Amino acid sequence: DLLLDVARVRRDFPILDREVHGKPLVYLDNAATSQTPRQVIEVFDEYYGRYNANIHRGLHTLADEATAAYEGTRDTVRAFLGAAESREIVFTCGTTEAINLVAGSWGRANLGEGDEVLISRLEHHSNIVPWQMLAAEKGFTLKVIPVDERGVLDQAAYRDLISERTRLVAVNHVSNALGTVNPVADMARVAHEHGALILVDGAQGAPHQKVDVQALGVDFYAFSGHKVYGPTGAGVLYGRAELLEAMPPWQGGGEMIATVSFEAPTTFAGIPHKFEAGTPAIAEVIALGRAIQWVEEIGLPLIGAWESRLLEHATRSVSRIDGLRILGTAPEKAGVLSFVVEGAHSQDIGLLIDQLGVAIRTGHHCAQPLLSSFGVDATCRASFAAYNTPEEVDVFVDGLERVVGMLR
Ligand SMILES: Cc1ncc(COP(=O)(O)O)c(CN[C@@H](CS)C(=O)O)c1O
Repeated sequence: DLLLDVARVRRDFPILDREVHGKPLVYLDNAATSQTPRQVIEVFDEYYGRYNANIHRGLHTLADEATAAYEGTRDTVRAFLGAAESREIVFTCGTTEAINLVAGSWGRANLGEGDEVLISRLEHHSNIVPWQMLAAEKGFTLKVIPVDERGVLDQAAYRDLISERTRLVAVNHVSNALGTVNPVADMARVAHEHGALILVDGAQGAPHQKVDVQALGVDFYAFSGHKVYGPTGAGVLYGRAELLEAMPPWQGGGEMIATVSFEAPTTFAGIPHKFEAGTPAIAEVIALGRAIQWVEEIGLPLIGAWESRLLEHATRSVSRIDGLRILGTAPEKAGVLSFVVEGAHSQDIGLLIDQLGVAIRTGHHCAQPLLSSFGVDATCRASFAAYNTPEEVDVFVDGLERVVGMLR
C-alpha cells in the first residue's frame, strides 16, 4: 500500500505543532531544508550529555563511544547508498563541500588545457561555480547540456556534446528549482562509453528516491544531511574507492595523515580519512546516521510515492488559478512545484502567504542560469516531504488564490 501513515509521521516532528502569525505552520520549503524528527534532535542531548569526546585518537571510554557512533554512521550511509565499502563514504559539511572536494582534489589533479567538463543548464550553483573557478585556474573547457521548455535535459545534445575530450560529467539527480528527475544511470553509461567519469549532485535525489550508486553506475554522489531529515553541517561524498585512493588530499591537518616530518615527506591516511582533516562535526554525523535510520524505517519508495501524490494534488489544484505558469513539467518529477503568476511578484506572494502560516521559497533557488533560460529571475516554489498532507496543500492553494487576488 502506497499510503504513508502521515499522522504517525507528523507525531515525530515537534516543529509541526508551531503556529506562524497565529495560524498552523504549513511548511512547504523542504527542498531548502527538511524538518527534523525527535529521534534526530535527541542525538544532540545524548551526545553532548553523555559521550562527547574527540574521535579516533583518544584512548578512553568516551572517545571510543564517540568514535564508534561516528564510524557507525559511515556504514549506515554505505547501506543507504548501496555502496560497496564504507571507506567510499566521505563526510563533508554538505553537498556544496562534497562537490568542491571533487573539484579541488580530483579536478585539480586531472584537468587541464584541452580537457572538457560537461554540466547542465539544470544545475544548482554549487555544481556550476566550483567548475567555473577551476576552469579559470586550469584552462579546461566547461560545456553545458541544454534543457527543453519542460525542464528536461536534452539527451541528444548530451550525446553530441560529450566526446573523448570529456573527462567529467557533473549533473544533478533532481533539479531543486523544477523537480525534474534526470536519467542518471543512462547518462553514466554514456559518460563511461566516452571514458569520462560522472559526478551526481544528489541533494534532491537522496531525499526522494532510493539511491543505489552501484546500480546507477555513478563515480561520485553527493548529498546533504539537512535535506534528508538530518541536521545541517553533515553531508556525504560517495566516491568509488579506486578514485578516492588515487586522489590527492584536499585539506591538510590532523586525522588525514599517517606521519608528519620535516626530514622526510609527510605521508597520508588511507581513505576516507585522507579527506577528513581536523575535528569533524561529530554530533551532526551521528545525527545524520539517526536520520537515515528514520527514513529507512518508513522507506524511500513510500515517501517518494506519497510526495508524488501531494505533487499531483498541488499541480492539479493550482491550475485553477488563472495566469499561473508552472515551470518544470517533466514527465518524471520529484516533489517540487515551481511557478510564476502573471501580475504578481513571486516575492510578494511568498511574503503574503507567510502571513497565512504557509512557508514556500521564492527567488532564484541558486539556479540563475536555469531560470534565465525560462525568462524569469524568480519563481515561487513549494516542495514536499513525508510529513506534508493533502489538507496542507489545500491550505496552500486556497491561500495562494487569496494572495494572488490581493496582488492583482
Ligand atoms: C540540487 C542542489 N545541489 C546542491 C545544493 C547545496 O546544498 P547545501 O546543503 O547547501 O550544500 C542544493 C541546496 N538547495 C537549496 C538551497 S539553494 C534550495 O533551496 O534548493 C540543491 O538543491
